Amino acid sequence: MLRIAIQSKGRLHDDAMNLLSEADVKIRESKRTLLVKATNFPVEVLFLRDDDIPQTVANGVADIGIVGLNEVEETGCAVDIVRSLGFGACRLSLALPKDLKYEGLQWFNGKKIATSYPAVLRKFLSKNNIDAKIHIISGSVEISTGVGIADAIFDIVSSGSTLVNNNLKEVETVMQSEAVFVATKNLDTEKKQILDELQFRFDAIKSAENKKYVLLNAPDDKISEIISLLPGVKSPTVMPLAEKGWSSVHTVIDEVKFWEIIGQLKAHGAQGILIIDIEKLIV
Ligand SMILES: Nc1ncnc2c1ncn2[C@@H]1O[C@H](COP(=O)(O)OP(=O)(O)OP(=O)(O)O)[C@@H](O)[C@H]1O
Ligand SMILES: O=P(O)(O)OC[C@H]1O[C@H](OP(=O)(O)OP(=O)(O)O)[C@H](O)[C@@H]1O
Ligand SMILES: [Mg+2]
Repeated sequence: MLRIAIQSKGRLHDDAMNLLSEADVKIRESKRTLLVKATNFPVEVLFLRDDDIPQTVANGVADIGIVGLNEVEETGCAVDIVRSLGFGACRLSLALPKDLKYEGLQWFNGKKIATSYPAVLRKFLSKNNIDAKIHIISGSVEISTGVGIADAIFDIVSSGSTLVNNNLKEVETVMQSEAVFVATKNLDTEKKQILDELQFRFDAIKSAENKKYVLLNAPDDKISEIISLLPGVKSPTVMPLAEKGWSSVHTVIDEVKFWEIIGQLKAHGAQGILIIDIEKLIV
């Protein structure tokens, strides 16, 4: 049984649960149960606050975890980063009241900065020889300058709208982050096999992203032109239709590529074009 730590609620919860569900790992969530076994796969999910995930994986209470890279950096826990998961993209940035003049990092000397990520900030300041005071606050960081708690803030930025709404401007980006899969060091062979199986499924989901299954009918004398426009996983499938002189062509194609060539396909006589989502693709 492989134990996976996932954020109990918050920004990464839904995407993490969706990832497991797309990999056909069935978890019956219930608000009050914090450890849930999958019904069809040797995995159990431990629901935690995101701050606690790196440590729980590092000490082996959970075997793997889904957490923001920013939390891994902040906690400094010794875990293996297995892969990026393609969601929870954000950055950790310094910001200050928008009307203040800013001419570079020296501005922060002697200033007070509010943050929930003191370790990442401390490391950045010391690397740049800036002597600033850090005020630790666990949430609503962006309000700090407005209410006189601090001169500047260091927090997560994604769209930037929280900064704008609080009259702040981003002046330095310190790190980029996204959700990652972390694993305890020296996972035993049996658990490693379960993790490999999960990764195989994630790869199949990833390979299918932005790909479409295309079916179309075309006159036989235009088939070679049409298949020259269409790549396939290996090569397109061509099958005769009941109506003589016509064939059906099936292939897998990048969604973007499809929109580029649709005009040419039609110009070559393609008809009845069907585009179908692909759930998983094993190449
Ligand atoms: N606006 C955002 N856009 C994208 N990703 C984000 C955003 N805000 C946070 N994240 C990512 O999601 C993680 C969890 O964010 P969230 O705001 O849910 O944390 P939290 O309030 O500390 O939650 P918890 O209650 O679990 O401690 C962050 O550490 C970061 O990696
Ligand atoms: O740049 P934006 O797109 O506005 O996102 C940034 C905000 O998102 C996060 O907070 P969240 O909304 O998760 O709430 P929280 O502070 O309660 O965790 C983060 O702490 C910022 O405040
Ligand atoms: Mg947290």
